[in-house]
Amino acid sequence: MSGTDQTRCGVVAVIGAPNAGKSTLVNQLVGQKVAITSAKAQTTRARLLGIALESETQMILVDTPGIFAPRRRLDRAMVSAAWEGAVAADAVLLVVDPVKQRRHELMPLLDQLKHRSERKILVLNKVDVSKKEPLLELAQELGQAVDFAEVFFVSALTGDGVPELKTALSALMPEGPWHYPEDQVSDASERLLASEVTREQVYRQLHEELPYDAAVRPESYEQREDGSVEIRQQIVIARASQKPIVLGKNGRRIKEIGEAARKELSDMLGQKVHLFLHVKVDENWAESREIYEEIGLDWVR
Ligand SMILES: Nc1nc2c(ncn2[C@@H]2O[C@H](COP(=O)(O)OP(=O)(O)OP(=O)(O)O)[C@@H](O)[C@H]2O)c(=O)[nH]1
Repeated sequence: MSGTDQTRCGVVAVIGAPNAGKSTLVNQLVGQKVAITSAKAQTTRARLLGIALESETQMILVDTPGIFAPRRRLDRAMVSAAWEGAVAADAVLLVVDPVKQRRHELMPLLDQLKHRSERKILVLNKVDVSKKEPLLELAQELGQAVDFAEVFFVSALTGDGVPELKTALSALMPEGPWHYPEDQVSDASERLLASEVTREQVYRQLHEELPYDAAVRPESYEQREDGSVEIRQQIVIARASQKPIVLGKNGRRIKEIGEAARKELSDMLGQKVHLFLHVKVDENWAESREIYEEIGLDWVR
């Protein structure tokens, strides 16, 4: 099925402070891993779409980067991408971590939400690790600031409460034909997804030593005749002094990063993966338009 008169289709913008659990929630709604999750804040650099289906309804989920005070060009691009996602939405989901609320980042979002015309839904996430009473108080407080159409208490991690949220969301979508074929869960190219997987490993394995100045660029992505795929990527760092960190002793670190990413990619793609990683030093990468476009961001001034 791909769109008749009874179908519905709409865009859902997912916003929230960094680490609120947006990517995890998108994955739950879609039912498989499409966006990258990480324990470290602000890692969702590229804007990935997840597509969730609920009977006759297709929901295009815009998984936005964490929003924070923009200083550098890269940060401004992320903020712009985040809000761009919310421009044409049929619903906006505000995801809040009730324990680590990050109020300095949450409050500006609430202020902006007040002036938006979309239906707004408040999602208090991580109920598996929060107490009930403060949750209700928080829902009430946030509800006084913004006119939320509904409030949901969920755990994106365990999936608790997510089916109810999904049903409510689908009812908010306008009637119309589906934008994507039924079997398509993400329109992010596999190349880009593959780079995201590696980038997640870079952060996961080096988060203590390496600041945010690293990107993973897709170099090539080729299907081999034997049914496997050959992927080449560049890990771009800003300073030569970071190179030994990424490589590790005798190249051990980059080998581990590559091995973990390769395994995950192989699971995701359902085929054997040959992954080749190179480290490149580019002091100005955060100012490079080419790299921006490759990692799925718009160039902003
Ligand atoms: N206990 C618990 N942890 C969760 C839940 N949802 C997400 N997390 C964890 O919270 C952390 C952040 O989750 P993400 O989904 O990456 O958060 P995000 O909002 O996309 O983060 P940014 O990319 O920084 O904007 C990860 O370690 C998740 O495993 C939940 O319902 N319960």
